[in-house]
Amino acid sequence: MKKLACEILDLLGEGLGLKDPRYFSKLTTNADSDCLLRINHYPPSCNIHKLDHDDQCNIKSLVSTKASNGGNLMAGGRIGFGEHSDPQILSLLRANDVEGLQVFVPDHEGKEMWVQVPSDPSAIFVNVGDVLQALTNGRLISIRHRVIATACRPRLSTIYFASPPLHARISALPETITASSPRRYRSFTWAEYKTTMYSLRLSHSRLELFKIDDDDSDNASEGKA
Ligand SMILES: O=C(O)CCC(=O)C(=O)O
Ligand SMILES: [Fe+2]
Repeated sequence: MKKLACEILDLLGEGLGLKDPRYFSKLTTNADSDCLLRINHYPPSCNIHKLDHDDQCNIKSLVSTKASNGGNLMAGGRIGFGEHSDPQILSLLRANDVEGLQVFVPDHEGKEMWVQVPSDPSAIFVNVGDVLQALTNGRLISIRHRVIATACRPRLSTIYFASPPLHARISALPETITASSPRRYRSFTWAEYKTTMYSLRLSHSRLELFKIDDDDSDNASEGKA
């Protein structure tokens, strides 16, 4: 998983035209890096299957399209993992053949909706983390996702989180800052970000707290922040 994360990060670094295309992967291979492997188990949630066919269809369409009420929509399924963005650099997820993962994306009309990620035990789901969003000045976006358990079988997932060392300073790379896209976030250490994160609810858009006000962005783009 680590090797794959590095390969993906190096390709992203190359694609973004970084002077050092290995900048991201070096953060994760540093001896002090804070990488993490998480295993999630979601017990079966069969309530939906006790309903008749029409109700099941109604509920399934509700779960996959309705993004309101702060992500607490139960609709026969159980919130297995609340709405959040991953805080690290990159996440690589593998799961069994039980669905449940949903991502929050704009649809073709610009409205946002929850989209079900099809289950595929042979696939790896790659997610950009908040730190990569900050390092790329928002060029890469860390999307919100959640798990709603509606299946009669347990869902199992394993996620490798490629992370920087605690002391690493996270600051947008100069190649990602332009006159039309000035520095968006003040710099922070990964330790500082983790402390902030643990003081907030899982669903909090924590990176917003590090956003530079429009008034400050002129100074920031000149490196004074
Ligand atoms: O188990 C899943 O499918 C997603 C879990 C997740 O988003 C996480 O552990 O950060
Ligand atoms: Fe996640």
